[in-house]
Amino acid sequence: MRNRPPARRGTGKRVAVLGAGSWGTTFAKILADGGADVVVWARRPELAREIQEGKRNSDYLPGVNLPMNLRATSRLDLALAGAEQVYVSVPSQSLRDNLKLAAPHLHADATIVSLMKGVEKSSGLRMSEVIAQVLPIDPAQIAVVSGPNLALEIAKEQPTAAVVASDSLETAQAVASVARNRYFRSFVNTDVIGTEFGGVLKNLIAVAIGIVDGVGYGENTKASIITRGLVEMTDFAVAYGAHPDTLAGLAGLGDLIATSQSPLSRNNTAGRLLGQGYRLADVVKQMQQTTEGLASVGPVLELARAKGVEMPIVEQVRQVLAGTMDPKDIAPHLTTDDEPKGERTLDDQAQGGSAVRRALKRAFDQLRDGGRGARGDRP
Ligand SMILES: NC(=O)C1=CN([C@@H]2O[C@H](COP(=O)(O)OP(=O)(O)OC[C@H]3O[C@@H](n4cnc5c(N)ncnc54)[C@H](O)[C@@H]3O)[C@@H](O)[C@H]2O)C=CC1
Ligand SMILES: O=C(CO)COP(=O)(O)O
Repeated sequence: MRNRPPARRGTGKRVAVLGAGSWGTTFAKILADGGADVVVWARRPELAREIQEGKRNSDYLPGVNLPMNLRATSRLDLALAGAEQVYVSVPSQSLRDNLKLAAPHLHADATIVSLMKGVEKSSGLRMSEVIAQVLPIDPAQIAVVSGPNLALEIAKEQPTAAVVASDSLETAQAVASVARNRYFRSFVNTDVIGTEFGGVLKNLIAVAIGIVDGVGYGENTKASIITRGLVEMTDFAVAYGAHPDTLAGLAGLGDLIATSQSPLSRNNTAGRLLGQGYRLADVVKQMQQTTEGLASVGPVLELARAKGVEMPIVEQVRQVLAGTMDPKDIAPHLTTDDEPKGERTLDDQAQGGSAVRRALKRAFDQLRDGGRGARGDRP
């Protein structure tokens, strides 16, 4: 008699995915291939029909066959009926309205998982904060997923990894055990702020990389922007309570590398068009899919100002978007710097650097106090 293979932990769990764009559909495939019982909600009935009947999403994932066990509907009530975990992947600016529509159909104990990488323009809130504001649920029922996750590569089953973060390690583990399969590996941590901001901030640096690429600058410029961009991302996120290790992990550096170097990235592509001389309005018209970085620049700079964090690269992206800086003038440092500065944050600290010093002090304080319970990328 043959032994049956051990049952996999995520097998059979009823989950829903809201949003059938490139990431929502790809994540639904990840979950279905991991053994979950998945229903994806598409706003447009014709898209729901194509996924349900043809097992295709030809606009967003051309050439990809979706799993036979993946179901789709344009009815929110049907998608959410009995769902224990609800993964949300709509454009960030539409999250609040979509949550209000979903609220009456959500199970009270359901875990809500944000797959999005933007901030709400009107409030500056992260997606998990919008979820906490709109839905009457315990913070332990909220999780976020982020990492180097270009949808089309994953839809073709090229291996990658991501981080699942929640205030509750148990929730993060429950989500990670469902959101995994042979080509997708989920790590867990409790640093929701760092994990979420990593995804938001790398988009802005990827726009900067696209801009210099479009101008025709080479690898030195791009490497300088990636490296200094990571410092900006870390300073910003730590100022808001993130653990610095998170920004050095998959949700920070990992995603920054993937997004900055891939032509599949919409943020990188939008930047490249700007660098080639297209105006923002024309770029927005050309981008068929969600380009979160363009909407995040304003709110991120406001949040940075509120904490006294310097973000010279993001500020230059704002100026290029506004048409007040020629893309070829973008540089991996502030052109207005009078004094040479230390490169490393520790040097800055020794020299009395302000925002960076405060960011580091906060990080050290967190570490000394045992952290915020944040853990590095760990399976
Ligand atoms: N595409 C990717 O590789 C990845 C995307 N993400 C994030 O996932 C989120 C969604 O992005 P994508 O799926 O790539 O975008 P997308 O542009 O491919 O799809 C967005 C979907 O939302 C629908 N939609 C548009 N407005 C809507 C509204 N008001 N209400 C409901 N649905 C609406 C669109 O019809 C489309 O089906 C973004 O925050 C993005 O940063 C995260 C990781 C990877
Ligand atoms: O978040 C992503 C990869 O991790 C997708 O990046 P874009 O939104 O720039 O396509």
